[in-house]
Amino acid sequence: MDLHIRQLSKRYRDVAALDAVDLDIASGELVALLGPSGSGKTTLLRVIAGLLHADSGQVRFGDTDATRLSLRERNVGFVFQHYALFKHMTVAENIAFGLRSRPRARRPDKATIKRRVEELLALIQLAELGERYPEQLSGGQRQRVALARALAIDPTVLLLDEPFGALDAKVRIELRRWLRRLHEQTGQTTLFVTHDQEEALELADRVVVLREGRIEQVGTPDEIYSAPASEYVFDFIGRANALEGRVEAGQFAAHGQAHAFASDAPDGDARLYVRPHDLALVRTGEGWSARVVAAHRLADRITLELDVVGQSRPLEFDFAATPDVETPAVGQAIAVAPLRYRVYPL
Ligand SMILES: Nc1ncnc2c1ncn2[C@@H]1O[C@H](COP(=O)(O)OP(=O)(O)OP(=O)(O)O)[C@@H](O)[C@H]1O
Repeated sequence: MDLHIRQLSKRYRDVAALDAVDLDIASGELVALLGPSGSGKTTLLRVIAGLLHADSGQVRFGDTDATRLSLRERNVGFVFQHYALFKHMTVAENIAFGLRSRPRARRPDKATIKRRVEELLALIQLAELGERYPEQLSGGQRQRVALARALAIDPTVLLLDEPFGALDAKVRIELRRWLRRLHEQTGQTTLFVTHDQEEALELADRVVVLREGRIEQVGTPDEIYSAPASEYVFDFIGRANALEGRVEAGQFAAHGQAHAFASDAPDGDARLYVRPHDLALVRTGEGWSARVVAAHRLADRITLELDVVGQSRPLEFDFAATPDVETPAVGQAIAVAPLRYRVYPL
């Protein structure tokens, strides 16, 4: 079902956890809410779930105003990082829980529930494990069961709050790919909270970047990554270097550097943002003069830390270590130029 959020605000004493948030999610979309700790992700998810009431604003599911509906009436499915399964119930009983605990008039009969549980066990690829207890499962398997339990009730929307946050890095990556495939099978409208930009970019159809209770940018992963709307988003999405300088007549010149680069930012003080892998070695005079202060070679990448003339912060430069490339020596003077970059006025 489609989801519409209008002017949602929520304050905790002096903190605006949500500040007039507007967001529309189409039916079947998988949307990631991305932001640092304290940006309001969990608050937004809880307000949508009906676990928390906003001070003002509206939540709509399709044409239904859900703002005053209870959690149960909203019929949402959710999975939290530590949303423990019921320990004393088997996997199958856990999945059946939401259906079994419905009021009699809306409760499916036993055979229907059994069929639904079997379908869901197959969907989460744990068909053989229905009779196990949660403690007999790995962390990743438990979160898959939690997801099946959330899906059992055919929720209006599926709300996931860092569902893989407590798992180790390798399992997390496996599970997010699995979740993407599962989403393609179920077509369930899903809102996914994460503070991990890689997870958001890999998994989501669209990414919502939050900052201090406000939406900083909404876009496809590609738009967010290649056309960040602000310094904040650039900095938050992937590694970033910032160079201080000035724009004059369509040219950005970093402080202390002779060579300038084209920019459509207005004249005045500005910052140029460039990712470490979007830099290239160039001939002296065709880029920024710099000195190598540290060099590391890891697998097939070389990472240099550069001291750039006129800049207070070191620049990180990362490139492929092909056999014909020698790792530059510490102390060596080099010149680098940005291949892809963005300039933001100060
Ligand atoms: N019960 C509460 N009482 C007071 N302040 C709260 C409460 N819950 C959240 N906040 C504040 O509201 C803001 C948003 O919190 P929220 O938990 O939504 O952020 P988040 O982006 O989900 O962070 P995290 O990634 O750490 O979970 C924060 O400044 C937080 O300190």
